[in-house]
Amino acid sequence: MRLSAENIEGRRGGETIFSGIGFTLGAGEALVVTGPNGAGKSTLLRVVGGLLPHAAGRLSLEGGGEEFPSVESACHYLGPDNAMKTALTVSENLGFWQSFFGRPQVSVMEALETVGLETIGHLPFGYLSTGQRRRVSIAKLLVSHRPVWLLDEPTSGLDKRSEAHFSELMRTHLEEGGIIVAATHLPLGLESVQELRMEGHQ
Ligand SMILES: Nc1ncnc2c1ncn2[C@@H]1O[C@H](COP(=O)(O)OP(=O)(O)OP(=O)(O)O)[C@@H](O)[C@H]1O
Repeated sequence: MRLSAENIEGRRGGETIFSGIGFTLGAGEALVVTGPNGAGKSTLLRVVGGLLPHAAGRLSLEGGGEEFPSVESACHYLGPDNAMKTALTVSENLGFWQSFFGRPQVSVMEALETVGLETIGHLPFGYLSTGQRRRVSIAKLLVSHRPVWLLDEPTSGLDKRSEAHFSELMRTHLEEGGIIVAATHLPLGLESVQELRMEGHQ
């Protein structure tokens, strides 16, 4: 599998935020996107995941087969806002996302066990602490199989132990042939990653 971006331009509110962005990632490879606030890191992730259009350039995925015919069909986006309903329980939220994404990988309970939250599946998501909310969002990555993980500040709010555990989950995803694109200000604990530095348009 190969994810390529060539000469991508991203716009917000009619303004060009970045242009000429390119990268190529094969199975098992990760890209860390860095840069100052407002440089366009989140925008780039959303463009790659098909959540925003790109104003110019080309995104492509080779080797996705019938299962993943397009870039966006292969992407699993973890945004900064968690995308969970606060009134639904943790398990209900994850169950929703599993049926939304399809291709179940592990059960909701197994995913919660993996992130160490198996005892709080019955609680409304809104009761959870910041770090617990983030861990539920990480569990969301595990309930359905999608090979490309797009991670926007994935470790924000995590304590050191959860951070180290998430590094392990990312390493496993890469070892299994997955691809990661992560926008972050914090080190992710991955050994060999490509780096894309975005400076933004001044
Ligand atoms: N809906 C919008 N309309 C207009 N401008 C927007 C919109 N959303 C974001 N922007 C602008 O686009 C630019 C890039 O934002 P983006 O969130 O991609 O940056 P970032 O690199 O992820 O920043 P941070 O490190 O603060 O998360 C910013 O200047 C922001 O104000």
